[in-house]
Amino acid sequence: MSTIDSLILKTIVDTAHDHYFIADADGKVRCVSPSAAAVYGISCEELRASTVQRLEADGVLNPSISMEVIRSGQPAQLVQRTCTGRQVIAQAYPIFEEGKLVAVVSRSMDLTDLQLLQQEYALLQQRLSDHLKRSQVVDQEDTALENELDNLEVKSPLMREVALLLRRVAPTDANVMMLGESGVGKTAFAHQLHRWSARRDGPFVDINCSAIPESLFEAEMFGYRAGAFSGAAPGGRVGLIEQAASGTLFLDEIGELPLSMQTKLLKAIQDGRISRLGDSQSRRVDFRLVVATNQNLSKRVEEGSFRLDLYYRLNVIPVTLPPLRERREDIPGLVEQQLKRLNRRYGMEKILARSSWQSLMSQDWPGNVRELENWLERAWLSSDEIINAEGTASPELVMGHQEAEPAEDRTAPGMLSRLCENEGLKDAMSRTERSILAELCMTLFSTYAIAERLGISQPSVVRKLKQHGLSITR
Ligand SMILES: Nc1ncnc2c1ncn2[C@@H]1O[C@H](COP(=O)(O)OP(=O)(O)OP(=O)(O)O)[C@@H](O)[C@H]1O
Repeated sequence: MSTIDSLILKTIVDTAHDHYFIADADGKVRCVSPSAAAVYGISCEELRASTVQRLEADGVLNPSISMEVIRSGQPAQLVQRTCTGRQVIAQAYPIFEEGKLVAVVSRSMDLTDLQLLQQEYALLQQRLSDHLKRSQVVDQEDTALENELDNLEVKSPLMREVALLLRRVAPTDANVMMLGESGVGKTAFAHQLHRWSARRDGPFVDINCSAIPESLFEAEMFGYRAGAFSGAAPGGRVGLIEQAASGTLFLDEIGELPLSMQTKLLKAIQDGRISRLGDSQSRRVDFRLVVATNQNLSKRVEEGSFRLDLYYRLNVIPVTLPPLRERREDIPGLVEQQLKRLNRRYGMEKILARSSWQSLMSQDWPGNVRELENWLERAWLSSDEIINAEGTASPELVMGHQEAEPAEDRTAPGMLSRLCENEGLKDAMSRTERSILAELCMTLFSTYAIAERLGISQPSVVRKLKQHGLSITR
């Protein structure tokens, strides 16, 4: 290696936020970051004079990830507990020369502070919830909550807890991760968190990570300088992250964030700075990050498609919104609210048939609040003054009434003849789905409008359009 290469390498290792640890293929420590001493509890000189085998035997590296890579020849990732009581995530990569292992580069990040913060937070959450259960503060806070949430329904104890927690954490700038099935209200409550925070006068920038193609992601999120690439807007562009300055950046469907963007986002969170594409200067951006997902992100981490270190950064305050079927007490308020909205929008006073309530209350609503709202809109549009759940059922409601009707009665004549020759049910359904989507692509302006019309989530629409090779044409 030339002198200049060594100097570059030394500068990277000495100044990196993570701790670097480079060992030869036989385990001899070649180079360590100065910050590693505090984490591993022995001086850099002692580390450099040792081998990973010895350090593991002495309990300094517990276990040694470099040893793991030397043994397997494969990259590895693990959580280490160091003898100073700290916990670090370590990742290590083998370096080969002409097929022979020559060195192992490992990088570790100290998780201890983050974990302490999380533990402290979990404790505070627990204490708060115990306190609320016991004391009269419950009544006072609840009443205040009612006045503050004029368009969000939180009758059920489960949702009241969620709302109280969000109100508590709103003034802090901690990252919040909203979890829950599609349509439970993650976006609506992320917005409420923003309204409760000191950033309420700043922007709330809502980005659906699954809706931006990977090739455009960097330019959209980070912006670009004029002339950064062919086709770039002449004046350059301010990215979505910068647009969230002084406000809240809400990243929906965070599990869909491409790996390359995960690395960039992590850096932006750590440094509080971003660089526009084609710009050598970085700029400070002050935003509060709230993310949402309906996926099991820890599973994605295990599978290697989501960065563990980013997961820890984002998951500082996890808030889980329960599905509607676990908080049926919210259904009447949600129905009344939506009914009022529809009556106002269409200028007519329709009411719900009394007999419909039982049916509405007993459905499982797999699409949650969004599905309930869409069902009511369809029912409103297809009914006279009195809306009847029986007459205008959603697919789920039809299921609910199946036992009462013989199946043959509901089978439209000639349906079989609509199947193409040798076509199975799956293909027929896919063909029907495609025709419906193709028609909507010609009549509606956005994937959000299609999602709204079909009562499914917008990311599902994006996925389905991609799958059928369709795009919006209006
Ligand atoms: N508690 C609530 N009170 C009133 N409206 C609600 C409530 N929860 C959700 N909604 C409404 O339900 C619809 C779906 O909510 P939202 O988009 O926030 O769900 P989501 O969990 O973000 O869905 P997805 O995962 O598909 O992005 C929105 O119209 C929202 O305003």
